[in-house]
Amino acid sequence: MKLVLVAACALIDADGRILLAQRPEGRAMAGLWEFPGGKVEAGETPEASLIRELHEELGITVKEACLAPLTFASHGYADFHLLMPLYVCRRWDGIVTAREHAALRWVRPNTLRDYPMPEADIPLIPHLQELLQGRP
Ligand SMILES: Nc1nc2c([nH]c(=O)n2[C@H]2C[C@H](O)[C@@H](COP(=O)(O)OP(=O)(O)OP(=O)(O)O)O2)c(=O)[nH]1
Repeated sequence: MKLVLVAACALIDADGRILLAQRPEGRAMAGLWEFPGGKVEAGETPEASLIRELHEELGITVKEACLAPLTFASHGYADFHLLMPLYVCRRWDGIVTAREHAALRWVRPNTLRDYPMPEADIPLIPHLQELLQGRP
C-alpha cells in the first residue's frame, strides 16, 4: 500500500471560524470540503509544503512560527493510505482567495458536520471543536 503524506491546515479567523475549501470538479473527491494543503513533495518539510500550498491555493503568506500542530489523520483509502498532519493557523498576511478551489467557506465549529468531507477528515472534527469550544 502506498503511503501518501499530505500537510493540511485549519485557518481560524478572529471569530473562531474555520476555513473549509471545496475540492474542484475533475479531481478526486470533487465537491467535498477539505482543509487547504496538499502532498508533501520530496525533500520538503511538512511546514514548508503547507506554506507553499497556502500561498498557491489561497494567496496568503504564513510564517512557520504561526503553524501549530493539532492532530493528524491516518486513513486507508482504496488505493493509498493517507497520513495527514493537521496544523492550525490564526495569523497570516494577505486576503484569503479561492485560487484553486471551487469555493471557500468560514464555518463555525458546531456546523462542521454539515459539510461533506473526505472520509479521513471526519475524526479531525472533534479535535477542532474541543480546541475552539472546549468540548468535542
Ligand atoms: N488538502 C487536503 N487533502 C485531503 C484532505 N483530506 C483528504 O483525504 N485529502 C486527500 C485528497 C487527496 O487525495 C490528497 C491531497 O492531494 P492534493 O490535493 O495535493 O492532490 P490531488 O489529489 O488533488 O491531485 P493529484 O496530485 O493526485 O493529481 O489528500 C484535506 O482535508 N485536505
